[in-house]
Order: sequence, then C-alpha cells, then structure tokens
Amino acid sequence: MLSTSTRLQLQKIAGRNSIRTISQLSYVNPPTHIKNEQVKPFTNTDTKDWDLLRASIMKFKSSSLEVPLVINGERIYYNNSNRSVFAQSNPACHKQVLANVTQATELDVKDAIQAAKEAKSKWYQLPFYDRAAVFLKAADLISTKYRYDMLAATMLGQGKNVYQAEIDCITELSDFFRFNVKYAHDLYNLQPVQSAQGVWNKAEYRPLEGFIYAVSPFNFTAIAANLIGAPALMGNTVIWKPSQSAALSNYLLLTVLEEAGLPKGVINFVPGDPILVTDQLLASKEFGGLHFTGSTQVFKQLYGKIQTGVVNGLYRDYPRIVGETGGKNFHLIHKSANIPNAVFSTIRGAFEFQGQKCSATSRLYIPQSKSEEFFRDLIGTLQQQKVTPVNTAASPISGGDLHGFMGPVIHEQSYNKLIKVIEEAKTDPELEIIYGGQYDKGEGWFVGPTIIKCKDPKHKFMTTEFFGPILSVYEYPDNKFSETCDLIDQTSMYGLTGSVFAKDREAINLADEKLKFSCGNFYINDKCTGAVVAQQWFGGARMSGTDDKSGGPSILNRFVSIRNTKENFVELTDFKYPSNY
Ligand SMILES: NC(=O)c1ccc[n+]([C@@H]2O[C@H](COP(=O)([O-])OP(=O)(O)OC[C@H]3O[C@@H](n4cnc5c(N)ncnc54)[C@H](O)[C@@H]3O)[C@@H](O)[C@H]2O)c1
Ligand SMILES: N[C@@H](CCC=O)C(=O)O
Repeated sequence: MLSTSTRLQLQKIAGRNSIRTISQLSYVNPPTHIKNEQVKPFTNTDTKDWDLLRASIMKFKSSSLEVPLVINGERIYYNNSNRSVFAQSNPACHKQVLANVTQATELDVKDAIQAAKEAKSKWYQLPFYDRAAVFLKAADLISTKYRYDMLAATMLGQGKNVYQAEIDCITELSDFFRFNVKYAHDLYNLQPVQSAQGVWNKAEYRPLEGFIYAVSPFNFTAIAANLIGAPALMGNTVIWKPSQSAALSNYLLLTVLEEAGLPKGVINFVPGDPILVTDQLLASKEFGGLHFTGSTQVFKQLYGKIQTGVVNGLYRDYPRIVGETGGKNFHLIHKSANIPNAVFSTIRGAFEFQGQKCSATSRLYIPQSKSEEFFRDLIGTLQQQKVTPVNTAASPISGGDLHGFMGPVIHEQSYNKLIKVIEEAKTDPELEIIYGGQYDKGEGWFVGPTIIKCKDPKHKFMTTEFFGPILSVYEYPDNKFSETCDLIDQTSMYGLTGSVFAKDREAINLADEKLKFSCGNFYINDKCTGAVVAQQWFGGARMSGTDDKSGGPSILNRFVSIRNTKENFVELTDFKYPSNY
C-alpha cells in the first residue's frame, strides 16, 4: 500500500508528463452501456415533456439570441465592430428573428487558423479517454439538462416538428458522440497482428497535421455535431462554418461542448459568408482536411478548389476530403408489395420534414396495375389526415399546433425554388400534378406535399434533387420490373438511398442485385429515410459523396494518419546475410 504522500507525489509526476499519463490509462475501456438513445414519444399524455418543451420554445421566441464567433474560446460580437450580422429567422414565421449571427471577417478566419494551430498539440496529447469524456458528457447533457432547449432551437430554427427534432438533435446527436468513442477505442486497439521474434510493431493513430474545416448543412443539428465531433475526438482541431440557417441550434451545441470541458481553440465557430470563409481557409498551408455535408454542387466546388491547391503546392499533405451530399432517392414498388406499408412509408419518406432530407423519397416507381389503388390510398390518407399546413395558422410552430406532421421549408430561396418547380409542372405536358401544388408565404415558407406523374422516366423531375416535399412518379409496365431496376440505376447521378417494397423474394433479390451500386443505404420494405447511428451506417457513393459512412466505424479512419513503429530488441553483430558467406 502506497503512503498518501507517495501517491500524491506520483500523481504530480503523472500530471506533468502526459506520455506517462497515457501509458497509465492504456487499459481503460469506454463505458459498456453505450447504446442508442431512446426517442421520447411526446404523446398527448406526456404533459411534463410538453410543458418543458413549450417553456423552451417561449424562451427562444421571446427575444433574439446574439450568436457570436467563438475563436480560441473568445466570444466576438458584431456590435461595435466592422463585422456584419445575419438575421436567422423562424421559417414558420419569417418576421420573427431568432438569432443575430455575427459574420466572420478575413482577419477572424486568420485568427481561427492560428487558434486551431495553437490548441493542437495539447489536445492530441491528452489521453484519448479525456477527449472521449468531453463527448460522452456532452451527449449526457444534451439528452438530459439541455434536451428541451436543443429541441426548441432545432424546431424553431430549422422548422421541425418535435418527432423530427427528437430523432435529430437528441438521439442521433448523442448517438454520434457516444458511438464514436466506442469506434475510436476499437480503432486504436487495431494493432499489427505480427511481430517477429525480437521485434515489437505498433500502430499509432496520429491526428492529421493542420486543421480540419467542417462545413455543415442546415437540415440536421446532429450532422453538424458529427462533422465537428468525429475529427475532434481523433485529436484534430477544427474550424467550423455552420449553416446560417442553423446558427441557433449549432451555437447551443457549441456551448454544451464547452460545458462538457472542450478546451479553447479545439473547435472554432466561424459563421459567415461561405465563400469568404472557405477561400481563406483553403488558401492556408495549415488546411489538413475537409469534413463537409451539403449539396453536391457546393461539394464539387470545394473539391475543385482543393485539387487546385494540391496542384499548386499549397498544402503540406494531400488534404483528406470527406463529403456527404445530395440524393434522388427511390421507392420501387413491386406488384407483390403490401400496399398500405408502401403508402405510409412513402408519405413519411417523401414528406416528413418537408422532404428536406438528403435521404428523402423523391422518385417513385409503381407498377401500372397498382397505381390507382396506391395513389387512391396515399392521397386519401393525405387529405384525411390534413397533412397540408398551407394557408392555415396551424403550422407546427407558429400557430401553436405543436402536433403537426409537416412544417415550413427552410428559407425564401428554397421556397422560391420549389414554387418554380411546381409552376413548371403545371405547364409541362410531360408532367401531371396528381396531388398538392399549393404554397403560401403569408406567415412562413409553406409548401404543401406535391405528387407529380412523369410520362418520361428520364425527365429532369426524375433526376433532379429538389430538396422539398415534391415526389416524382413513374408508372412502369408490370412485366418490366427487371428493366425498371436498370432504369433506376441509370437515371440519376446520385447513389444515396433507395427502397424496394415486395413480398416476392425473387423480386427482392433481383432488386438487391441490380441496385447494388444505386445507393449506399438500401432498404427492403421500409422507407429510405431514418438511418440510425450504429445500426444503418449512412452515406452514398456516385455524386452523393465519398461514402465514408457516418454513424459507423470507418469514418474515423479518415481523420487519422497512421505511424507504424518497429522496435528492434536484437542487436546486429554483422552486416552480412547468411547467403553472403
Ligand atoms: N448525404 C448526406 O449525408 C446529407 C445530409 C444532409 C444534407 N445533405 C445535402 O445538403 C443539401 C441541403 O443542405 P444545405 O441547403 O445546407 O446545403 P448547401 O450546400 O447549400 O450548404 C451546405 C453548407 O455549405 C455552405 N456553402 C454554401 N455555398 C458555399 C460555397 N460556395 N462555398 C463554400 N461553402 C458553401 C453553406 O453555408 C452550408 O454551411 C442537400 O443537397 C442535401 O441532400 C446531404
Ligand atoms: N441520416 C438521415 C438523413 C440525413 C440527411 O439529410 C436519414 O437517414 O434520413
């Protein structure tokens, strides 16, 4: 038994020497109870949950929050400075400003690069378990103390109903933080399986050199969390450009991470003009990798800029590029399908969160013999359930109807783009709007669920991502199921998600085989949205992204650079090989 003074002395030494601390902790395992966070159902009878949620919603609605830049832990506000400000408004009630978001200048971006550089070595030299603890604690804070605030910020700012907010900013977000810890631990434990006699081989998972640039989309708070969290957990420092339309929830997330112990400078928050911020960061020698989620068009631009930087010798390394982008996801209905299941799954897949998921169902293939029954049921359900909030004050958020199924689209640009699509469909003889087509911007950016039949299966409505509640449909001859699989595979440049609905196993197998490269997430008798961390690893190939699979183990590999060490215990006594004698 060590005396107290010896123990204190040893603790002091350990505190001074991080290498020693790492070695002392190398057998610590992450908690064994890591499992998916449960979705709170928010039924009518969950009155306490509703009361707490309403209180948080009222808090954010009653005054606009000042959202600063956060560089090296320091808050920087636009007031009394030359910085401009962006007003993030409530998409369900556009006159209501939720947050005044300070916009970064070129100088701020430079400061963020410096902050990320200075914070780096201390952060990656921390034992993994200390870095992991920050994210585990943040997950617990989000699923308990800040649950209602996170929900309210995501519902108000990003136009979600409570269920969509729950599966995003609570369950998926905390799942990302917790499962990444488990996956990182597993990765660090992956070591060379062979060491010859007298040799010890080791793999060391170093962070990348330089900083990671994380660019997040508006539509998932959880995605933003993973864009910053995955690289940071692996010892990288991050410069984060959030979407202007998600600044409120994203800033709240950063404050939770800080409360959980995130050191200064590890994640630097720089909202601002996307091109100004990006160009400045990509021009830096310190740029080590991109972690992006957003549209294919923007990702291609960034990819091009990085390639040019590489060719021009701008960077120290080949920067890692990890990007998840758009989709034109399909539901393929076979004549043997259970129609009610296909109908309800399609309503959810196409219209939940107003179709603003990269995974949303946006093209549907139905056998001619089943089309009438399918759409009679689907349209009947939409009408009966009053799924359309257009022209009513009963939007899920602004009018106080928090139980609604659909809400607004994110902003005016999106609204304008979608109504242009609807107007085009009204005049194109190749297209027929069989349901919906309404929109209203009186109070918020509301576009109703809309279904459009296409005569030509290669019409641009079958290939273009609209990112709204618009479903394009093609009726195929019943005896052309196999050809329809080929058609699906060849129609769009994307490869994100897709589903087949059938009871017939031969049909399922055929689709499974023929659609192997058409999507990165394939569903059988289920909607093509709603991947769950650690259960369905998420991401697509082709023009949908680099398919590094968020929510799975492989993505963490992209944020480390392995150093292999061979230590030799047997000293040489001669230079000649046996064959030289
Ligand atoms: N595959 C996935 O996992 C996934 C997940 C969510 C969203 N998405 C895709 O994201 C898109 C919707 O999100 P969005 O509207 O926020 O996308 P977006 O591409 O407009 O914006 C994404 C991010 O890029 C930034 N950005 C925009 N223009 C830029 C430019 N020229 N240079 C640098 N940065 C720029 C934005 O400010 C934002 O932070 C859809 O295409 C959707 O499919 C994909
Ligand atoms: N991972 C989510 C989609 C995120 C894209 O926006 C899903 O599977 O529905």
